[in-house]
Amino acid sequence: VKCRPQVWAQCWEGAGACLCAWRACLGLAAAMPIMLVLWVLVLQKLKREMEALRSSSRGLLQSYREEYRDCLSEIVQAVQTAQLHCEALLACSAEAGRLEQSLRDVTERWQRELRERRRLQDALVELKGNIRVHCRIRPLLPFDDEAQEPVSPDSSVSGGVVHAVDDETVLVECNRPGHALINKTYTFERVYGPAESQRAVFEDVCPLLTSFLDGYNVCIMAYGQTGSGKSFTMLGPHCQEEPALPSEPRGDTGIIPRAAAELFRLISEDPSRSPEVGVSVVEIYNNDIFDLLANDGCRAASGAKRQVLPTQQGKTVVCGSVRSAAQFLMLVGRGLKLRAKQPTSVHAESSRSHLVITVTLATATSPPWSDRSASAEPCQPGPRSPATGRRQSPPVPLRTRGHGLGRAAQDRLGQVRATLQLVDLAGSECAGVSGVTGPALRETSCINRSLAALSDVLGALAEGRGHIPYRNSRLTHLLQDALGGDAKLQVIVCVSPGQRHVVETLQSLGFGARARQVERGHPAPRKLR
Ligand SMILES: Nc1ncnc2c1ncn2[C@@H]1O[C@H](COP(=O)(O)OP(=O)(O)OP(=O)(O)O)[C@@H](O)[C@H]1O
Repeated sequence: VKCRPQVWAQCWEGAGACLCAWRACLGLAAAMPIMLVLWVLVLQKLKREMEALRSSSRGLLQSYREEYRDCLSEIVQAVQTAQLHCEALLACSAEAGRLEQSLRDVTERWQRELRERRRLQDALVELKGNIRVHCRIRPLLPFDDEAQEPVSPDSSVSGGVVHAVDDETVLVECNRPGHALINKTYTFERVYGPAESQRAVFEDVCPLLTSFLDGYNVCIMAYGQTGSGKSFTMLGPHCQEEPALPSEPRGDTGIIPRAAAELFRLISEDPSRSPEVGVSVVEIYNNDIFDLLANDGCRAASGAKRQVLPTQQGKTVVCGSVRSAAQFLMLVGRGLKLRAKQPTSVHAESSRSHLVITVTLATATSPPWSDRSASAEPCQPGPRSPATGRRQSPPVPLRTRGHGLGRAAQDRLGQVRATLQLVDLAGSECAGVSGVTGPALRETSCINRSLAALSDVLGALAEGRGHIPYRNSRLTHLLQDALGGDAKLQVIVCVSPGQRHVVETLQSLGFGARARQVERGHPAPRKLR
């Protein structure tokens, strides 16, 4: 009873709360259908979306299946093509094998032919004799005085007193007032008239290069009086410049540039040999030997040449290693710039020294004719050139053989060396006629003495004397192996057709005739030919 008002208040609150709950229940009951409707609507929407998704995934699946089928058919096609290609490849490789075999057969046949050609060429050279003398008559030129009406170089008639009667005969016919009548003929292996081209001259010399590559030592020299065309024959016109390769427009290049081109062409034909080619250029001036390639960097610029003096190893000269005809000619051109020249009564650009270009061929592998198998030990590199920074070939002794053998000698390294000497002799001249004095007279008398020594050596060889005076001059000493050994020696006697040179012409032709009389032993037969 005491707490009655509070109880009533609490009951009242409870009743309020129940009312509120009742009201909420009523609200909920009223909202339930709406919620149900909404729930149904949501469910329907979800169902529709799921349907749409299902149908789209079915489409996607379908398209993936189609793509997969396409890919599969493409793969099958690719595999089939690859199979076809494989078959074609197999057919190709079989064809390549057949071609390779036939290439091997052809190469073998070609090498056999090459060996046979070399054998025939050597036989031909040997048949022609180890010393061959050709004679070349140059055309009359303005400086001959007699050429009032200059004779065309294309004319077969020399217009002077020297005539090529045929391919082998020269006729000298001269009737000068107050002199005995001259009517002499000389026979040589080949006579070139004034119209004959440089090419014709080279073609007869060319087989010697094959012999050289086969390992024979070869010497080609031009002999004749001043102005008779020796330098023209050996080097070509403008012979003081670097000689041009024959492929260049000028067709009148001489033997040396043509030989350089031919030599490297022949070397490239047989890459299995790959010999090392060295070039040295020396001149004999006033009976002293000068190395025209000596190059110590500072002196080369001023164009100094070095006298070749005896050293502990003997006389040595610089031997430049070359890999192409162009490099070869560059070295020759460098040497030519230093060669002694002096105007003479005959022409303005007279060479006053004997030029000797020596080409050395060294091969590490034994060529077919070699008796001993050579070792493959490489050549020791030479010193570095201060001018070019490149390695030079080691200096080589001036006389590269010294055995009197016609074929190359094997050195201590097992290398086989053959040498080709290309010699442009200084012109013989009659001092009285040319009216020279002073140093020029000394030059002339040195030239004449060395040429006389050359003639003496040939005379002694022709007569088969026991003592051959090689040491009478530097020239004969240097050329000893070419003259007395069994190197293949080719002498080209150059003559001027002019009447005023008839005495020297007769002397040159006499020299050629004497050279022809020299008989030397044939090279020993080769073992492995
Ligand atoms: N066959 C030729 N055809 C045309 N010109 C030539 C012929 N031979 C020589 N000559 C010319 O004659 C001149 C003298 O020739 P070259 O210099 O070759 O004579 P050389 O015998 O070498 O004389 P040297 O001994 O004095 O040096 C040169 O101008 C050269 O071009």
